[in-house]
Amino acid sequence: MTLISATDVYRFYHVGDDETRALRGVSLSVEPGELVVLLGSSGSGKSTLLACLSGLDDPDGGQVDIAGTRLSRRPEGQRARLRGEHIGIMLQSGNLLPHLNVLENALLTGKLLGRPDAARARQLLLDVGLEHRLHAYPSQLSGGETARAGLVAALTHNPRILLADEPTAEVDSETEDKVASVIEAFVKQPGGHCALIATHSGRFAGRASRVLRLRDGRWQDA
Ligand SMILES: Nc1ncnc2c1ncn2[C@@H]1O[C@H](COP(=O)(O)OP(=O)(O)OP(=O)(O)O)[C@@H](O)[C@H]1O
Repeated sequence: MTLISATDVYRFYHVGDDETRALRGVSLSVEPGELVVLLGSSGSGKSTLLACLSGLDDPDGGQVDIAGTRLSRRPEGQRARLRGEHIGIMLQSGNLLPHLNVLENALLTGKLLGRPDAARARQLLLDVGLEHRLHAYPSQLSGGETARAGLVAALTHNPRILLADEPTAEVDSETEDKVASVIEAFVKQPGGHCALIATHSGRFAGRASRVLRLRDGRWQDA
């Protein structure tokens, strides 16, 4: 089953008299086992696309389907339920609750879904190089640590779909390779999983099954 399907997605922002056409007819589909990397210069629409695919935002036109169910044009509560069921999302900020430590943040979504998995949380934190930061609070983390803790928080409940916005923005190449390996292992496990990762990193793109490039809200080669 196609896990992510977007058909002709449009998203316009209006501020005063100004209109920004952030997405202008974007279609894509992502299949189980794929690690798809989304490249594009700053402002090309990557974060807007991830927001529309996760249901955090609703497109102005077009349709988004997740694991065979339409996500777009539904009330926010229904979108949140579908997101909880199928998607792990890591945004550029705001992934961690400030009063919970790294391990507690990693376990939170699983707890809310009634299936916390402390062993998996610890293993993922070890795999991304955060084993020494389990009990640190978000305010005590560096930028790169915050991003990796946010990524683990998106992955611990083992969703079918991972959407992540620059998970390796502030890390060295050795750590970036660890993060890419965790995401590769996630998509390859049985049961049908996929990942769509926005990044500026050519090194990360080298690990992808497929690379897509956005420019001014459209696919670059469209
Ligand atoms: N809430 C908003 N209100 C108005 N304009 C917005 C809003 N969010 C994004 N935009 C604009 O939409 C366009 C696409 O932004 P987006 O954040 O999706 O780009 P991006 O490719 O993720 O950039 P970056 O790599 O810097 O994160 C930009 O021109 C941006 O200024």
